[in-house]
Amino acid sequence: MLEAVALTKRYDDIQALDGFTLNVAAGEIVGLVGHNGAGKTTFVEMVSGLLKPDSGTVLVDGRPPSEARGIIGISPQHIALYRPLTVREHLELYGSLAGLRRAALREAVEELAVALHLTAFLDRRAGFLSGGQQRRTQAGAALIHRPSLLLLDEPTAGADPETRQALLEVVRRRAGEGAAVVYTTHYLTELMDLGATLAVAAKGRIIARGTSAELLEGLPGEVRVTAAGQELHASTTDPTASLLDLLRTAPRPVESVELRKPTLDDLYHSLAVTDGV
Ligand SMILES: Nc1ncnc2c1ncn2[C@@H]1O[C@H](COP(=O)(O)OP(=O)(O)OP(=O)(O)O)[C@@H](O)[C@H]1O
Repeated sequence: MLEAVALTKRYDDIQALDGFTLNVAAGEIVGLVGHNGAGKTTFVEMVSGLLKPDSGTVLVDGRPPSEARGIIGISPQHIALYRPLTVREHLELYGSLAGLRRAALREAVEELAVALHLTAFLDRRAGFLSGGQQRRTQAGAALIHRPSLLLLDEPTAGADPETRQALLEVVRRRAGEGAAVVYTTHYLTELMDLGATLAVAAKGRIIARGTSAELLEGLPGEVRVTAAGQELHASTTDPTASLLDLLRTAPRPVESVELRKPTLDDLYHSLAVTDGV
């Protein structure tokens, strides 16, 4: 559904994208992760047709983004709502821009309002919504026309658990119905909840692609033992052996034991080291 090959983009002395290649199949959720400034938003804007690459190609369902607008839904990183318009008016506006009319539009608004827990706020102006309600409205505007390609750029930034769960549930359902999803986030747990595959961006390109299990496999976790007021810890790929080692040498009494599995931070760190960041 999405084929992006060797994209480059330069802003004066900053190489924002530097050979960025990423394909996403129909029904697949790709979690696009990476440090601040890695090029994620630049990529998302390019796929949505807001930004032209210096070189490289983007095809959405075989067409350039400018010819595929009707099948793309985008929820930008920064909230972009019209303060005087109500939630309903936003959903109707984006739905009608995408060609939905009368009964189909009404049904789509009602269905999304329920899914995104917005029913009680449908007639409230965007300027009077809380941050989480604004996030859900913005996601609703991206989803209203059932796009085949969903671009969600940090859709849960600053969102409470209820907003997060509602959004994740809708995204999962849409992918189940065949939508290709690019989901940018700094929260690995959301991507695990979504069953997403990961694409790790650094310095304007994708440097690793796979399931979180594949990418985290072999990375060291951490074992921590607190004993007689002292803290001992070891970085390890074999937590059981390291724990036994620490317990053998630890003073008594042992007060607590903690095992930490490798996280997205460890992954960033290992990839950054490999990549020379
Ligand atoms: N309009 C612009 N003018 C100049 N530089 C820009 C512009 N937009 C982005 N950049 C630069 O391009 C690089 C990539 O930025 P981008 O916003 O794509 O990163 P990101 O991975 O989305 O980061 P974050 O996680 O912080 O959202 C950064 O160094 C950024 O400063």
